[in-house]
Amino acid sequence: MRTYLACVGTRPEIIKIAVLYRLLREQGHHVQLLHTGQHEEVAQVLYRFFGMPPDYQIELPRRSPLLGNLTATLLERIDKVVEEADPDVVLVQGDTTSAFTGALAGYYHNISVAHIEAGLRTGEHEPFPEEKNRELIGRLAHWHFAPTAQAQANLIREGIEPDRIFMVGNTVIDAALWVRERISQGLFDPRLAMPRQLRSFLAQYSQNRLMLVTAHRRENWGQPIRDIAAAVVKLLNAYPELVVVWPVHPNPSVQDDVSTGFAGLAAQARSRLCLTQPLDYPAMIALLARCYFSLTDSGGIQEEASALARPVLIARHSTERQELVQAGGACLVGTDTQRIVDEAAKLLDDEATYRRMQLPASPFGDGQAAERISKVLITT
Ligand SMILES: CC(=O)N[C@@H]1[C@@H](OP(=O)(O)OP(=O)(O)OC[C@H]2O[C@@H](n3ccc(=O)[nH]c3=O)[C@H](O)[C@@H]2O)O[C@H](CO)[C@@H](O)[C@@H]1O
Repeated sequence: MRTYLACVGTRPEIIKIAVLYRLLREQGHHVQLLHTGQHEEVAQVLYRFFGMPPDYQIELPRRSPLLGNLTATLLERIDKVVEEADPDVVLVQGDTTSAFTGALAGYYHNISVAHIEAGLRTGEHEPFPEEKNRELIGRLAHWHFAPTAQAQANLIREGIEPDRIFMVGNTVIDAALWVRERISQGLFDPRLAMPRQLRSFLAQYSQNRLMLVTAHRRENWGQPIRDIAAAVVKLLNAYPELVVVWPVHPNPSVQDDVSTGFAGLAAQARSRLCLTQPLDYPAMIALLARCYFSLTDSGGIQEEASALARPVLIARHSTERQELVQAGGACLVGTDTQRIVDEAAKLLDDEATYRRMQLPASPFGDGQAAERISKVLITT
C-alpha cells in the first residue's frame, strides 16, 4: 500500500482535495496532510469542517508582496516536510504556488507527484502566475488527473504521455454534492454557518430573486472590481425586487474597491445589498443553491454553480473553463459595466434564456472524481 502526502494551503485546494483525502483514509491508506499556510484565515475552519487535521503546518512569515519570496520560502519548507514524511506519492491540486512548490519538492526527492485538476489552460499570460504554475506542474507530475476532455487534450498537445492522463471530472463537484447531501439529510444547518446579518437578510428577502457576486482574481483588482460594483449598482436601481449578496474577499485591495464602488448607492437600493465576510463552505453552497444566478470570477464557484443548475456570468476576459460557456451554462462577460448589466438583464427579463442556462448536468463531473482518482492511484 502506498503512502501519501497531500500538500495544500489555499481555500479551493482544501475544498478540492477533501473528498479524496477522506476516501483514501476510509480505504485504509496512510495519508498525511501538509498545510502550507497560504490562506491561513480560512484554512483551519475548512480542515475542521471536513475532518482533516493537518499533520504538518507551515507558518509563513508576514505576507510579502514578492512572489519570489513566497516561492522560495514554500519550497524550502515543503522540501523539509517531504523529506521527513517520506511518502510514496505527493498529491497537489490546481495551480497555486503551494501546488507548484509541492510538486517541485516531490520531484527533488524522486517521489511521484499526482496532479489533481490537471490541464486547465487559458493559453494566455492570465491568470498570473497560475497559468505558468499549471504548465510547470504538468512537467513535474507522474499522474495527471484532468477534469474534462478539453483539459486532457491540452495535456496531450503539450506532449504528456497519454497513458499518464486520466479524465476523472473535477473533485469540486464531489465536495459540493457531499455538502449538499449532508445539508439535505439535516446533518447540519448551513444557516448556522452564516453571519447573523446574512441570515436576517435572507429571511427578509426570502421571495426575491438573488444575485450572488464574488470577485477576487488578481487581474480584477482595482478598476475592474469597481466596474463590477458599478454594474451591481445599476442592476439594483433598475430591478426593485432584485437582491444581491456579495461575500467580499479579505484582501484589503478588494475590500477598498468594493466599498468605493458602492459609496454613492441610494438607501433603498443599499438595503437590498448584503456585503458580507467570506462564507464558510456549507453557507456558500447553500447560498449558491438559493441564488437565481451568479456573477463571479471564481473558478470553483463556476464549477459548483453548474452542478446546482445555476447560470453564471463570468467576470473575466478569458477562462480556462470553456466547457461551461460551450455547454451554455455560463457567459463570459468580462468586467465592463454595461456588458454585465446587459447580460444580467437577459437573465432577469427572459425566462427562456434563464432556463436554457440551467444545465441538466455539469460539464465538470458527476461527483465521482475522487473515487476514480483513488482507483488509478491504487492500481497503476
Ligand atoms: C485561475 C483559477 O481560476 N484558479 C482557480 C483558483 O480557485 P478559485 O478561483 O476557485 O478560488 P476561490 O474563489 O477563492 O475559491 C473557490 C472555492 O471557495 C468557496 N468559497 C468561495 C467564497 C466564499 O466566501 N466561501 C467559500 O467557501 C467556493 O464555493 C469554491 O469552492 O485556484 C484554485 C486552486 O489552485 C484552482 O483550482 C482554480 O483553478
